[in-house]
Amino acid sequence: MKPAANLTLLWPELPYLDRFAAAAKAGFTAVEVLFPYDLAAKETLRACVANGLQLILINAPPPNYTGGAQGFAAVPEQAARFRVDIQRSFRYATTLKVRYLHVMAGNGQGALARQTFIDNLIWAADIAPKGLTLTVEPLNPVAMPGYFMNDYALAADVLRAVNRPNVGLQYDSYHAQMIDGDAVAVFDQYKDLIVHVQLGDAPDRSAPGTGTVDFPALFAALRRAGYRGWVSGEYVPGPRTEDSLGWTTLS
Ligand SMILES: O=C(O)C(=O)[C@H](O)CO
Ligand SMILES: [Mg+2]
Repeated sequence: MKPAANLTLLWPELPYLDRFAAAAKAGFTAVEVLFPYDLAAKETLRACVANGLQLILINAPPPNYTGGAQGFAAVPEQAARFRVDIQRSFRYATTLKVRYLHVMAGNGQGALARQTFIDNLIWAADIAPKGLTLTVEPLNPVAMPGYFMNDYALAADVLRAVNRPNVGLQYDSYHAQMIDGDAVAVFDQYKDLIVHVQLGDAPDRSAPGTGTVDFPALFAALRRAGYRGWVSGEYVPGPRTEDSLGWTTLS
């Protein structure tokens, strides 16, 4: 297992570009940034290269969702916009040599939202740059009220319908615990679909070990499954991010 740091959440006290050096100093070789679109891609690339870091994941489509839309891949009225904006994400992903692109569904429910999400994912998967895997991540309804992709069974259903080798499941222990009450059981049930793992505790998305998720059992499940991918800390770290990194030694 390979630890990574989500720089949208970790080191919140530092300006964005300074977080890369902090992550490298803490021993990370890989990082995630949810929405890098406020800056030209080459600025983020420069920060990665200068600190010997690989950027493994970004979200799509732009713009930055802070205070705005939480994606729109499942929103029928936005289908045309999705097809334009996802290509901007692809350009960022290519420049930044990103491995995973989380395609955010946006708000909605029902059969039309499901079909729109599936159609958009198929369309995007078929034109995605080589080496890039698109991901679908269930986000819990307490954190994201009204968000379409809010359940692992729904994610499995969508992935079955999409049926593309470059589209997979993004598992997040915080969301899994909030959605199903047992993050370890969720991992075990959906492990064959999971291509990327993020860690946070529940119910407050705090650092691993400060809430209700059984992390020793989760790491045992990851090992049992032979999971070889990245395990990324995506949580609200508390006063000092460096004090929240004990989980990296579990992996
Ligand atoms: O909220 C999360 O857990 C995520 O990973 C998403 O990418 C939200 O941006
Ligand atoms: Mg997540």
